[in-house]
Amino acid sequence: MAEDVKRDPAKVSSYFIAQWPALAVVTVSGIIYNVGMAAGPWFEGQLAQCLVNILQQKARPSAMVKLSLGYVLAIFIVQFMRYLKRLYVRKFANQTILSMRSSLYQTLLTKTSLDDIGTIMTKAISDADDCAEGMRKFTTEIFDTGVVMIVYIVMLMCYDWRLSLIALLFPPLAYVLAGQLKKVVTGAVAKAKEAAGDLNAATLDRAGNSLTYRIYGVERIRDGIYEKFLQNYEKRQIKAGVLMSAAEPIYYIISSISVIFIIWLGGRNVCGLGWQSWNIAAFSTYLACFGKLSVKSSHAANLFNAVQKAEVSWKRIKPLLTNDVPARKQLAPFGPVKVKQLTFSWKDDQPLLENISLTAKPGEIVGVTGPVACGKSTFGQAFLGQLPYSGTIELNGQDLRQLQQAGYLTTAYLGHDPQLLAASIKDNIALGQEKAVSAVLSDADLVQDLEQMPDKAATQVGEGGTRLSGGQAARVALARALYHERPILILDDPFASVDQKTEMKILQNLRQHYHDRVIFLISHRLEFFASLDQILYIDGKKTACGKHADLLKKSLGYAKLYCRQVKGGSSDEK
Ligand SMILES: Nc1ncnc2c1ncn2[C@@H]1O[C@H](COP(=O)(O)OP(=O)(O)OP(=O)(O)O)[C@@H](O)[C@H]1O
Repeated sequence: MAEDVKRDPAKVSSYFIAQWPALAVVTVSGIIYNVGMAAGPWFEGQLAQCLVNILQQKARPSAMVKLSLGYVLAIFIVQFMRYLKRLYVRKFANQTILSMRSSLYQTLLTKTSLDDIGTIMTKAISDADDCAEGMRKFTTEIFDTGVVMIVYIVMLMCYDWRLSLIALLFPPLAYVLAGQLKKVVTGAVAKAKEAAGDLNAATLDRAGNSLTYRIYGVERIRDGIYEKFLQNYEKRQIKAGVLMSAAEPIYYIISSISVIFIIWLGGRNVCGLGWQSWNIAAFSTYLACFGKLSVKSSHAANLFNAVQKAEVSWKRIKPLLTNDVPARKQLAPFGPVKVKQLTFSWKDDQPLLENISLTAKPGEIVGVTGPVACGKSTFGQAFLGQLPYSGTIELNGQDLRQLQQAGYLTTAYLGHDPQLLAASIKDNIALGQEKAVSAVLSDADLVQDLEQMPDKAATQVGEGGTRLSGGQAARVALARALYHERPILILDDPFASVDQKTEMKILQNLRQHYHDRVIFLISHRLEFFASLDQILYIDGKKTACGKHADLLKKSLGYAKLYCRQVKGGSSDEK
């Protein structure tokens, strides 16, 4: 299971070590099966000889019956071992897929920005499946090809070592060819994988944004783009498929050239003119054994292809396979937040956030505002540990990013998108935790709304919250942010879809019930900003921070914004 691969999920060997009991069964059944495979040609030779003896009246038909029963029994044991081996190899592959997926899931959830998580996850899951498939084929072929080939070679050598040396020249030639084809196949597989990833992303886009495309009547244009991805995918898959499937027959033909020598030199052995003296049984056994060896050597190409394909996938997912996802820890007690010289830019040229500094104690509500696209949301995201900002943010005197990397839960966040799950209102808030949700339902002013719903807090919200109004969805997301106790609470435009009365009620609730948290309230609406503890006005170099009254005096930008909205006045009304 996922826990089994605690060693290092970025090492292929860790998956084999974690699954050693299953691999032990594979080894034992694999050896019995493959050694037993030599019994088939042996029995076939003996049966042919027995038939000759019966026809020459040197043996009785009962000898044939005994031999046949022995043959059936040997085949039964061999096939049962084959079944055991396959079952446990499949178990090994399934557990490996589970472990890889679990590791990927953890990494993607904790280290990737939510914007691209769907696309990365889709590609990574298909890569994990290919890796596990490669490992399964490798494990299968080690026995089905490696061990059985050794058994057959030893057997051939025992019958006629000189003839065997000539006959065995050709399978290695097939391997040399495999080496030559290696680069071509790898390149084709890599391109096919790339095309598959692009097509997956395009499919997600087509499905996720279908409503938008329909509304704006651009389905045809989007279909055209999608068709191009599809054609590219088909072309690349066919090319990779042709190269991969051409490999096996080529190896088979080359390694079968030896049959000419076996018929010629083996025939001389039967006639008493060769290096060994053979009877019909020896000739039949030798030929059957070599035929099986040729088939096996062609499977070496299968092994090679599976490993090549898995290698491409492995290189892509290796950086995402890690165990260093820290255990989640609560911080206690909650302390002040100190922002020092916070500077950040999405592009390299002009910083969006410039030298922002402020200190806020638990229980304070800091209003964050500024002109359109000044960086208010970006400022909020800085507290999530995803932005490479310069300067520092301290919580309780410790660096916020370091605390987050150590696994401390520091920030609750309500962004523009409520990100509701297709679950009940209660589950959307508690996310599986036990504590009652009644207090936060009341604080987010949802009680009256719930009374109108037949199932109250157990009401299902639908995919992405589609069964709720915009205001209800925002308040359920607000309740979730309040429910999970974190020292920092970022509320990005939480009142965009509620009326002023509701906004005031919620603000009062925040004031009364959340004394232990520092709340950053990002908003365009400034009606209640005068009642907040301090204001951060973001506007590039004109960024300013302070108490509302002081800021009205020292920041012309804030004064203009505030007066225009609240007093309906002009910029001169400072
Ligand atoms: N992920 C991103 N990558 C690149 N640029 C971004 C990204 N997110 C935001 N921006 C840019 O940063 C600027 C500020 O965006 P942000 O959303 O922080 O502003 P805002 O003040 O919250 O906007 P609004 O007034 O619309 O609420 C914008 O010009 C935006 O295009």
